[in-house]
Amino acid sequence: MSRHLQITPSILNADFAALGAEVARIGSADWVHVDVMDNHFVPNLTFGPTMVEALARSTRIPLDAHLMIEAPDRHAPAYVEAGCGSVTFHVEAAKAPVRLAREIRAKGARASMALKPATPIEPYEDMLGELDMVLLMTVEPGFGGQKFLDLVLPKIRRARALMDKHGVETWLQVDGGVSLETIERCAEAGADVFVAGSAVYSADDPDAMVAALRAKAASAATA
Ligand SMILES: O=C(CO)[C@@H](O)[C@H](O)COP(=O)(O)O
Ligand SMILES: [Fe+2]
Repeated sequence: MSRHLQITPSILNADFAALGAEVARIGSADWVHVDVMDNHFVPNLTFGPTMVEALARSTRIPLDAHLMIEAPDRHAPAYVEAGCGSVTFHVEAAKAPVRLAREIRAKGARASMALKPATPIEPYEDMLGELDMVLLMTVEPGFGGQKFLDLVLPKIRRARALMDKHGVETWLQVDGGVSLETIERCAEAGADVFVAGSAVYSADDPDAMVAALRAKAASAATA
């Protein structure tokens, strides 16, 4: 099955004092990945809906919010209202994931659910139809610049197989340590949406890196 591959740079390693300009450096990105951290679900703190709303106003690229927060049931809707086109909550934090996914969709965004590296996908097989995307973390959430965890590759394959079995259109995103070294492994395993933070923002030309990542993923997906 041919998949539409998308590159979503994370701004976590961009210059927070100049976010509008930083996003302008990745004009060919499909989405801008915004990592929201609350210092409770993960030991790091970034920004909230006010900042995200300002960023949404500054770019035509849609925002892909990744909420690493303790109470997504309460706070996720604010990120739809802030202008995000996709909102991802962590299943380890959500109290009622089906209700939350339905609420995000009803408010007009794509609903997505994230799993930490050690969280299995199988218990959520029956709710894949409620989700526009599943995010599989390929590092422990909290920080950019970590080493890709190869141990997640079998889960990417299993998630793709479940999606094919159920015939759902759910996208499969990988996040953490994705680079020119690792993106082919992810694409071969069945991922179709690739978050890359440090790989993009440590490059001299971030937009050229987006293109290079896209080309590598495409060649691996068709191999
Ligand atoms: O959600 C996270 C980290 O928790 C990610 O979005 C990373 O921030 C991506 O950065 P790299 O691992 O690509 O540097
Ligand atoms: Fe992320």
